[in-house]
Amino acid sequence: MTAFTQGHSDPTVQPVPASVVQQVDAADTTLHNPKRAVVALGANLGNRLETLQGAIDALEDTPGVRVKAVSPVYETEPWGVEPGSQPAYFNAVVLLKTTLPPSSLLERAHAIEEAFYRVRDERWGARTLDVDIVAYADVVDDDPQLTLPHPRAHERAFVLAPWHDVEPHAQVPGRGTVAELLDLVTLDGVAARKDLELHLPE
Ligand SMILES: Nc1ncnc2c1ncn2[C@@H]1O[C@H](COP(=O)(O)OP(=O)(O)OP(=O)(O)O)[C@@H](O)[C@H]1O
Ligand SMILES: Nc1nc2c(c(=O)[nH]1)N=C(CO)CN2
Repeated sequence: MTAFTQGHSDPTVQPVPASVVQQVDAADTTLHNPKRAVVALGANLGNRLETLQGAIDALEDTPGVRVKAVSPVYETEPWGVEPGSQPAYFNAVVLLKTTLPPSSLLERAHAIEEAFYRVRDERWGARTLDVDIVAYADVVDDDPQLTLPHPRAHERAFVLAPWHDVEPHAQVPGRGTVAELLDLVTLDGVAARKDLELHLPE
């Protein structure tokens, strides 16, 4: 046996804090057990369709992320702002499988927004691209940095309608089924663009 493997007598070996062991274990579990995540995409500046497809391809290019389904495209009146004050949005929802933890998925979402020249000035301002994490597995968390499920998804027809198309029996954790929630919101100003299509990355 060498001096190194004598273990306990080696003064350079420090005990690993329990919190670090927990984090490593959690990361290891996620790595072997991909989670499902639901991501909403929106764009109301620039070439909206190209940008949404670019975002889908960028999600797929992310290590630890696989795009499993892409919804139809909806053209939607801007929600939460003065009518007529912004161009109409294109919205879509994608279903992912991911080994990334929620915080890393959000970082990646922000990086993709930036790659498409998203400018953050006013709340609910017009944007080239918005990438929101609508749900991550069954996680319910009120952290303002990353609230899960997304705090306004359950009242947004522009999220619920495309989500329902790709996952008709989905649940919004803590809120009910997407189908029930969709019945409670108006579909005025939310139109499927059947002439347009987003596709799964090749
Ligand atoms: N589920 C979530 N998905 C994305 N961002 C979230 C989420 N929960 C909290 N946030 C936080 O919200 C902040 C603002 O996000 P963003 O600029 O995309 O808001 P918005 O799209 O203008 O409005 P909304 O949040 O109503 O969709 C982000 O920096 C992020 O930290
Ligand atoms: N129709 C529509 N309205 C919005 C959207 C959006 O994606 N579509 N996103 C917003 C901020 O996330 C605010 N308002």
